[in-house]
Amino acid sequence: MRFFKGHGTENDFIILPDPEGEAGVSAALVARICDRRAGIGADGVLVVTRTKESREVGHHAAAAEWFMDYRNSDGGVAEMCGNGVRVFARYLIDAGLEQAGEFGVATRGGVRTVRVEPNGDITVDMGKPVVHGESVAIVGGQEYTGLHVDMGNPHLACAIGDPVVQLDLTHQPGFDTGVFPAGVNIELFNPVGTRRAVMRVYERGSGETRSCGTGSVATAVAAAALSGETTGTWTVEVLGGTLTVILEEETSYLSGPAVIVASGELMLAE
Ligand SMILES: N[C@@H](CCC[C@H](N)C(=O)O)C(=O)O
Repeated sequence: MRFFKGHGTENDFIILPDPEGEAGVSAALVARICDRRAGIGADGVLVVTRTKESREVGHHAAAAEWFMDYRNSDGGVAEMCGNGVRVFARYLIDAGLEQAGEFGVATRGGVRTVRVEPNGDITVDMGKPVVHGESVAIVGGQEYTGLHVDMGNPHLACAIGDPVVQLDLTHQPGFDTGVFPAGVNIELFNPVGTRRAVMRVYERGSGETRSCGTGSVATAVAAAALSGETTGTWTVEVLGGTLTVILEEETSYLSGPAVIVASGELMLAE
């Protein structure tokens, strides 16, 4: 099976073209591919399937030709991936499957519209973040209160006060399983300057990653709330680079670089 590798601010993905949805990529295979020592190594896998061939999202076929079938590195599925959908768009354009410009991509969280900016960055309309209230994360024995933000997938974005560089994110942070029965992506951030935040993230199903697009929007929402704002343009600094988040009344946008860096033949089998 052919594969491609790409990343968006160092949130890295293996792309597996399976246009007719015949390959049946299992959770076990995804976990082996993402293994950074015994596999290729990645935060997740993006299976590229025609939307009309998907039982899960086939009803979106009129709005989006292609389905981003996103998997975390542990093999589990997720509803949405903000960096993933930007890298997915880059792949579709490079492969000649979509024209640079604006087009829809189907995800489990709905159809997301992507567009290529004049500087080559890719922007995705992330939809309206849904804020559910506060909850608590525990990192290194320390409790941090944050905002529960639904971006299609669940987030808990906590302003922490301590420098983010000091955090030990080698283990799963604690969280309230009553509030997040399906797990949660946990962002730890500090506002720095005007509409700017520095953030680290522990992703559900992937552990600490160097960037998270949905998490960056959740962070912007939580950081804005601290200053009583709901709209505005935010810069989110992650370990792997910088993302721009625009919060509007009815939707949000995520922008940043997305590149394909390699391709090859997968030797791992089911
Ligand atoms: N890195 C992604 C989010 C991927 C999914 C997440 N781990 C989940 O399980 O919800 C992003 O850029 O948004």
